[in-house]
Amino acid sequence: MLIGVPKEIKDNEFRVGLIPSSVAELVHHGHAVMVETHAGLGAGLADADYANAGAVIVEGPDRIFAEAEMIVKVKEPLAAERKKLRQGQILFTYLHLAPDAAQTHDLVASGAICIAYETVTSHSGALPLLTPMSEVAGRLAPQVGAHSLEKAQGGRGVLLGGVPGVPAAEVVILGGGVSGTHAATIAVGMGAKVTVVDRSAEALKRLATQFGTSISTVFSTRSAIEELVKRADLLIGTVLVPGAAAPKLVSHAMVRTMKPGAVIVDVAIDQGGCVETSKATTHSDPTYVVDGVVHYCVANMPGAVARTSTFALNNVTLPFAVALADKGWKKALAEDPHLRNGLNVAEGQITCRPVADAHNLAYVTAESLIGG
Ligand SMILES: NC(=O)C1=CN([C@@H]2O[C@H](COP(=O)(O)OP(=O)(O)OC[C@H]3O[C@@H](n4cnc5c(N)ncnc54)[C@H](O)[C@@H]3O)[C@@H](O)[C@H]2O)C=CC1
Ligand SMILES: CC(=O)C(=O)O
Ligand SMILES: [Mg+2]
Repeated sequence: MLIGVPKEIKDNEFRVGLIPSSVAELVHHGHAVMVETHAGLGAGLADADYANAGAVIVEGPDRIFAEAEMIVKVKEPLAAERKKLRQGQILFTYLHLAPDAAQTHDLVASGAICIAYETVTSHSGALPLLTPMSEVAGRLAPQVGAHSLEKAQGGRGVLLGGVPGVPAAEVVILGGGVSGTHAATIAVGMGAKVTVVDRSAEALKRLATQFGTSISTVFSTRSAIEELVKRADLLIGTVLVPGAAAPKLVSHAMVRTMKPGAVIVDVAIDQGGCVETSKATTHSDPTYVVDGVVHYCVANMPGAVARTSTFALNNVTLPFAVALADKGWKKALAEDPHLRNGLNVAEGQITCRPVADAHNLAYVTAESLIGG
């Protein structure tokens, strides 16, 4: 198979779909790989590293989209990239379609085979291709939150860990899954007073076992969230209903009750965000203020630590990329129900129910398209 790796074009996105060792693995399997000039430069990966791994380096994205049978990316295709997708071409990347009607319509119209990293599953029910980036974003959240709490950034001038004689900041984390757990690890390490909210009794039990008395765990109800939001210096949103738009757990009215200069880091923004006042921002302009509350809603947080993130992402995506290249999408998906769960759009049809429901569009099973 001919595989193409374009350079990411989203604002300050320095990750890249394949690292040179992944290219070498695909070449070893008999495939050809085209990589756009400077695609890996932001992650410290030079064109020469790719050439040594067996890739053909190509100027610009056009030839890659025109010729490759499978495009391997990191972020969802932007409008300019979507125009270049072709009928039957495989697109393997993050998509986050539920909150993104324009992208959903364009992918349906393209006729491409669109497999989303974030809905591929594992035997344990986890989301193995989302996990490493949720770990990264979770660990970044207290870091960017602490920075945003600084006075010069519009924050209330509170140090996360406090100092002897002055209390630590209150950090409230909505969602105690992968991202929430990693956010708690760093916030506790920085000395904050941490509360994690989840609706899953299992998640709360796991958090209590992991953190003991160094955090509080709270079952997710509207009234509990109302109380915690009022108290929070830093509110971190990490809830997820796989494939679906994030539930709006924090209303605009609740945001109005927050302390002036408090900070919201809505990690769940790539699924639309779990705070009513959240709207996606970029690394170049990451924050805005609503009712005195600083909002940080960057939808590609891991792009800030592109090298760590690119390697972590390739560790989990490579086996699936190899399976797709070796077998073709129909056979690879027929043989692996977990990869099949990644299929969101194919041949003009939506094959992910939460995405179809979010946009009031028709849903067909992946099985009906692959003949499984
Ligand atoms: N902004 C960014 O750059 C990035 C964003 N993300 C996003 O972060 C979000 C979280 O991802 P993960 O931690 O991997 O998900 P996860 O599935 O591990 O955890 C989500 C948690 O939310 C909980 N939850 C769902 N509904 C809830 C409710 N109503 N009340 C309380 N808890 C609720 C679930 O029980 C689960 O424990 C996703 O939207 C993901 O796409 C991930 C990486 C980067
Ligand atoms: C998961 C995601 O959206 C990201 O890593 O950018
Ligand atoms: Mg701003």
